[in-house]
Amino acid sequence: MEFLLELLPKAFALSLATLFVFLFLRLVFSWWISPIQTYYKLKRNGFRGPPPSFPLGNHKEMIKKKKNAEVFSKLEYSNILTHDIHPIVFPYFSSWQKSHGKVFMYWLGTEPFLCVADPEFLKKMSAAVLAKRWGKPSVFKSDRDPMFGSGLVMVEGNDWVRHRHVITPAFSPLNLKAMASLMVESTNRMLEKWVTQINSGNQEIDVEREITTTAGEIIAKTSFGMNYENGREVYEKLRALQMTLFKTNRYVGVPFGKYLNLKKNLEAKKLGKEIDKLLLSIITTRKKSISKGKPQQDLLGLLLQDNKVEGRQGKTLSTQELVDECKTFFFGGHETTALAITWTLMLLAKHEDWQNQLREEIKEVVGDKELGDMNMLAGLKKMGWVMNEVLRLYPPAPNVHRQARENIKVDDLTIPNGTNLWIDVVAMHHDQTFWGKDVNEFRPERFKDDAHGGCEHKMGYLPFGFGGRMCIGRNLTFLEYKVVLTLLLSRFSFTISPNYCHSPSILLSLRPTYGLPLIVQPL
Ligand code: HEM
Repeated sequence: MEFLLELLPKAFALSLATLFVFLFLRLVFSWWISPIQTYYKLKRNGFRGPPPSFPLGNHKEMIKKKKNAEVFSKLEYSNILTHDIHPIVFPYFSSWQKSHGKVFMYWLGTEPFLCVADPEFLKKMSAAVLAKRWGKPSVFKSDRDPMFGSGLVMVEGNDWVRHRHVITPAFSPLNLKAMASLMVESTNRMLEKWVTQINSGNQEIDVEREITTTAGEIIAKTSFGMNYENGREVYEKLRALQMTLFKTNRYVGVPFGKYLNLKKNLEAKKLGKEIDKLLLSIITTRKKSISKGKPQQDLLGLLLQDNKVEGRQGKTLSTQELVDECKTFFFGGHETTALAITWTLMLLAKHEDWQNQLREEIKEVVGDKELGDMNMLAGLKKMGWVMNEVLRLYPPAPNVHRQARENIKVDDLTIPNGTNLWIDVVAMHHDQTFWGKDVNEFRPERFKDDAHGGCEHKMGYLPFGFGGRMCIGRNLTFLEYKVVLTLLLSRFSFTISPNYCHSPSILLSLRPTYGLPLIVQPL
C-alpha cells in the first residue's frame, strides 16, 4: 500500500506530462501541419495565391495594405469622387487579383479561403451544389454569433430549409403592403426634424446617420413591432453590438484570435445576451396577445401566427429561433437598405439631371396618391434603374460567403471540403471585361431594357447574392427604397456639401467612412 502511495505522484506527473505533450502536438498539428497540408492540396488543384505564414495566414499583409490604401485614398481620392472603389475597399484582393487571377486562395489565420471574382467559375460552382448543401464559414458563424445566432443567414442543411420555408410567406407583397404606412410615418418624422434644422439656419445634414437611424426604426417596427417608447433599448443595444464587433481589427480564423480582443468579445457576448433577453420578453408578450386574438401584422406576428397553424409540426420555429430571426432581420435588413438610399442620395446630389428626372416621374406616377400600392410603386421605372445602378457601383453587401461541405468539381479543379468561399461582389460589379469601358460611370439607363444592366455574364451582377440562398428581404427593400426616396425627393433637393470626404469602406457593409453631409434645400 505504502509503495503504491509513493508511486502515485510520479504517475500523476507522468500523465500530466503526457497530456501536455499530447496538447502541444495537437496545437502543432492544427496550427501548422493541417493548414500546410490543405495549402498544398489547393495548390495541387491549380489554385494560386499570396504565400501565407501560419498561424496568422495573410492577416498581416491585409492589415498593411488596408492601412496604406486608407492613407492613399484620403490624399488622392477624397475630392475626386471616383466610383472605381475596388482598390479602395478591398486593396489586398485588388492587388492579389492582378497577380493571381480572378480566382485565388488566401488565408484568414488557419482557414483556407477561395476568393472568386469570375462569374463563369461561380456559375459552374453554384450549379454543382444545392442551396441546402452549402455551409456558411464556421469562423464567421462563431465570430458573428451574438448578431445572427442560428438565424437564416447562418443556419445550414435541413434547418435552413425549415427556416426559409417558414419565413418566406411573411415577405410576400401582400404582407409587406401593410408595412408601407409604418415607413411613411418614420420617414415623415425624420423630415420634420430636417425642416426644423434647416429653418434654424443649418442646411447641412449628415444624411447617412439620419437615414440609418430611420431605417433601423423601420426595420424594428416591421420586424418585431417595436415602437419608439418600448424599443429604444433594444435598438441601441443592437447598434452597440454591431459597433463593438466590427470597429476593431479582428484576427478572424487565427487560433485563440478571440483572446487578442478579449474585452471587446466579452462586451459583444454580454450585449448579445441582453438583447436576447429583451427580445424574449417581447415574444412572450406577443404570444399572450395572440392567444387573446390580437395578432400584429409585422414579421414576428406573421411568424407567430404561422407557428400556430395546425399540422405544421416540424415546420415551425422555436422561441430561441424566433429571437435569432428578429436579430437577423435587424442586422441583415436595416443598414443594407439605409446604405442603398444613402449612396443613391450621394449619386443624385452629384447628378442633378437624374434627381430632376426622378422628381418628374414621382409627379406622374404617384401624384397625390397614398404610398404603399405595390403596382403603383412598380410604375416608378426610372427609380428602379437608379436603384440597380447604385447597388452595382456601391453594393451595400460587398461580398457573399459559402463554405464547401463536400469536394466540389469545377471543370478539372476540385475545391476541397471545408474550403471557405468569398465571392467578391465589388470586383465583379466593377469589372470592365463584362460591363464595358464606362464601368465606373453612373449610368442608370443601362438597366432600361435589361435586368442585368447589359453585363455580359448573368452572374456578374449579384447585389442580393445567388441561388436558393438569395436575399429573402428583397421585396421589403424595394418597397422601403421607393417609399423613402419618393418622400425625400418630393420635399427636398440635394447637393454635395464641401465637407463630404469620399472614402467608402467596409464595416460589414459598404459605407461612407465619414458619413454623407449634403446640403438639403426645401423645394
Ligand atoms: C439593399 C438591401 C439589401 C441587400 C443589398 C441585401 C443583400 C443580401 C445578400 C448579398 C445576401 C446573401 C445572399 C447569398 O448568400 O447568396 C442576403 C441574405 C439575406 N438577407 Fe438581405 N439584403 C438587403 C436587405 C435585406 C432585408 C431588408 C432583409 C430582412 C429584413 C434581409 C434579410 C436577409 C436574410 C435573412 C438573408 C439570408 C438568406 C438565406 O441565407 O437564406 N436583407 N442579403
